[in-house]
Amino acid sequence: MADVSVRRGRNTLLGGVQWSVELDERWVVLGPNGAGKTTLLRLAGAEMHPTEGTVHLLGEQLGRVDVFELRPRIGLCSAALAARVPAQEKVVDVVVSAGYAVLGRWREDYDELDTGRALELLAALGVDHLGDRLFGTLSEGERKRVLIARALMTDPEMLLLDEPAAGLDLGGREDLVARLSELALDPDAPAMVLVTHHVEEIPPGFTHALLLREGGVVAQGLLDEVITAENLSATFGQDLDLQKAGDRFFARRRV
Ligand SMILES: Nc1ncnc2c1ncn2[C@@H]1O[C@H](COP(=O)(O)OP(=O)(O)OP(=O)(O)O)[C@@H](O)[C@H]1O
Repeated sequence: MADVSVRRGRNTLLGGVQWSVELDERWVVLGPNGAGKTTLLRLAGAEMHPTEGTVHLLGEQLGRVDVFELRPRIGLCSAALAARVPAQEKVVDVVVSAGYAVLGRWREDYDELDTGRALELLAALGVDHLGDRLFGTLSEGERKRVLIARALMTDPEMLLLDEPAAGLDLGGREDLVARLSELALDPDAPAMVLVTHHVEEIPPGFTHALLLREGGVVAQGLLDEVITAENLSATFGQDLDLQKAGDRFFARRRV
């Protein structure tokens, strides 16, 4: 992204963003509510265009490429997408149908190869036993994992995860963080961008961070250089204390 701004009326959702993600990098985007994280991810997912500046995705420039050709190369997992999955959809079909860029199993013929791959991905995320269940009957944590499997189904070159741990209990969060860590450490995995509000949710193996506040970048670069008490305090507008235990981060208000 070069000099990227997104404006709606008088609101600047993002301003003057310079950012690049290489294919072997795993980025976490951190910031408070309303900072512009989802807007940034929607640009990265070819779901919207910038008001100013240019966005290049996987070698193509937004505005000069057919986004319908670009989107299958990008795996996206977000609450907005989760809300569009029909509750009556069978879990394995939620994953398989990603290959056809459709939601809901209509009349497409999926071959056995696709079903096999979907089950493999569900297994990698620990939810293959749910393949025959209806999506609407799953818990929040199970849904998140199914949607990550779905996002991986097309073998994307870039994986975008918008708050994948939101709404999960402690065990569910820890389990998801461990699975995302495995994915992050896999050299064959796609480039990854994960949006979160919490440093505790940064999976080991993530390499870079971008901190956003009120549509502007506070800091970006190598994870350990960016995730500091000083940068977090500036991002969240509070005096925060940061601790690192092993390869995990923990933050709280300084007392
Ligand atoms: N169409 C719009 N018109 C005006 N303002 C908008 C529009 N869409 C989003 N915004 C505002 O832009 C800001 C950034 O929104 P965005 O969803 O990107 O934030 P976020 O960092 O993902 O927030 P959260 O953590 O709460 O999900 C918010 O203040 C939001 O209210």
